[in-house]
Amino acid sequence: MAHHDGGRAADDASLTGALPLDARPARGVAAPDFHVFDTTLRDGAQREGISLSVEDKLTIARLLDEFGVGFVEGGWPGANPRDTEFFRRAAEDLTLHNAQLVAFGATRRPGGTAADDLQVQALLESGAPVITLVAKSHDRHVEQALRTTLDENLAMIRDTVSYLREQGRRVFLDCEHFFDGYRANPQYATSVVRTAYDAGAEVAVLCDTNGGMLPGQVRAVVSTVLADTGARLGIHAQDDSGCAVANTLAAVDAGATHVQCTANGYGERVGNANLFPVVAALELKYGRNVLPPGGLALMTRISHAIAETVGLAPSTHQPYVGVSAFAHKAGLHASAIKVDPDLYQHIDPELVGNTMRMLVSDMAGRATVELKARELGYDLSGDRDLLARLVERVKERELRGYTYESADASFELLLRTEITGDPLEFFRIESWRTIAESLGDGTHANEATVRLWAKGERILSTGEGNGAVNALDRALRAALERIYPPLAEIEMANYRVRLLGDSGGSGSTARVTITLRGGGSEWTTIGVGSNILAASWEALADGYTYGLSHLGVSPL
Ligand SMILES: CC(=O)SCCNC(=O)CCNC(=O)[C@H](O)C(C)(C)COP(=O)(O)OP(=O)(O)OC[C@H]1O[C@@H](n2cnc3c(N)ncnc32)[C@H](O)[C@@H]1OP(=O)(O)O
Ligand SMILES: CC(=O)C(=O)O
Repeated sequence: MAHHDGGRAADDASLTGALPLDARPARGVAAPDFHVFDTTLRDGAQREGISLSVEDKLTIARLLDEFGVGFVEGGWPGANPRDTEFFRRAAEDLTLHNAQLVAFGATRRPGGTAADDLQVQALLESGAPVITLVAKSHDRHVEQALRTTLDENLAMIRDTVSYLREQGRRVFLDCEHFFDGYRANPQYATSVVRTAYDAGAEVAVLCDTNGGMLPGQVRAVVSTVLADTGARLGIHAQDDSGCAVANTLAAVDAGATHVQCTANGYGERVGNANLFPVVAALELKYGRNVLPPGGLALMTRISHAIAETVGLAPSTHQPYVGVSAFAHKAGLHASAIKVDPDLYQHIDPELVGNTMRMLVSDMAGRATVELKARELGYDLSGDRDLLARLVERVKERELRGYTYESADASFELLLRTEITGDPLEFFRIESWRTIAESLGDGTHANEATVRLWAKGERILSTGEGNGAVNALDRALRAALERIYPPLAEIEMANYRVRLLGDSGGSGSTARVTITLRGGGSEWTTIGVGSNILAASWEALADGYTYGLSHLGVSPL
């Protein structure tokens, strides 16, 4: 793997002597390797709502390394105690097998020297073998934000890059606001790249810092700068125009060989180029081996694990890795997928560790139901009448408010009823009722009574709860647990209610979905009713029925 060779070369040299200047590819000659550079721990952490502990950062660094990126930018040592501590802990506890650890920081301050700049010293003290420096490349930013001259900015870049190189570090230069700067003053923006490259920076990374560029613009600028400087170029794209992934790939088309991305696209404002679609495109569509063997198949798990670590729910609709990325709802799609999944999928989901799913809804046809049944372990192929009946049942129930796409367990019960002609029954309900009482002191009491038949016995049970649904659940469980002891293993993982708004306001039809777990798995059921209690009862009854059958209990 090319970039891993580069990584090893630097590993050997690392703190004691990074790639010598003459070991870089000659100017104008295509670099032999390709860098996948991750900045989740630096730019990703700049997203509103993300606050990573040192432990979180170490966990994410290990996940990114397992995935196989070539570089993990860990943060800005010296900017805050947490990032400084991260690099200290990384030196002690972080063993990376594929990646090089990168420290991020700015060039020296105007008017000083790199050797005397505290912030530059903090970069060295981080111990990171690779350093990314951010530098201004837009003349207006130099004059207005940095409040210095254009020449002094070039001197800051030259001094800082060459000083860090002399200290044995590999150096990449992030040219901040490069594309806007290039539009305003192409000579100056290009001189930033030349200065950095001549001083020993390995890569000049062209940054679309404000994220407003479009792919055609990025492609044109990268091609021109590459031709004019012969420098090795990278791309860092923010996603403000929704084009960060496309802009990253456009830069690669134009000759960039270093891509800076973040896991799940986390980053400042709306985010950065998402690492996962960029890497998947490079591997699967460009045919470049940018990951170690096996890395791509870990992608879905790594994406979700990083989301969990940062405390955000994994995005269900994220390309390649979202749970909906290969979920098919339309009947016509399913009928073609039945013949060949490639007809409606751009890749085989298993290549990225994801799976195909069929969604049963009122947009389903016979093929959808047949494929869903197969997914659940039932072979209905050839039984056109049964499939047609099931489609009709689903459509009729969806019209009444049911939605089976996430309620696989209720769909399976419906399927079994259609196949056998009888519903699966562990109990038969005689009646249930709830009482909600306001106690006058601001507190409330909720009580439920359930009367049912199970194994020939009539059972009356009561339950109390913090709400009417909770009381009903407790009463039902109390009735069933004595007859079916394995039910004690089942617990509720999630309860969601939605009013469908059909009659406006609180009189609307209610839809309840319940997720239960037990015996090492989870299942979701649905109930629809004229009120929340009726809908909850149906979802609960389905949930315990499915659960008992899943735990191998025989009915009635
Ligand atoms: C485009 C990007 O996302 S780059 C990454 C940005 N990330 C961050 O800013 C997060 C971490 N930042 C921080 O913790 C703080 O801003 C620090 C520690 C870096 C600096 O804090 P402070 O010293 O209090 O300065 P402050 O944040 O107000 O301003 C930044 C200073 O850096 C200077 N600066 C900005 N870019 C550069 C550069 N490329 N090279 C040198 N100096 C720079 C600014 O001119 C300003 O200087 P001033 O103090 O003389 O006005
Ligand atoms: C460096 C960086 O994060 C940017 O220019 O957006």
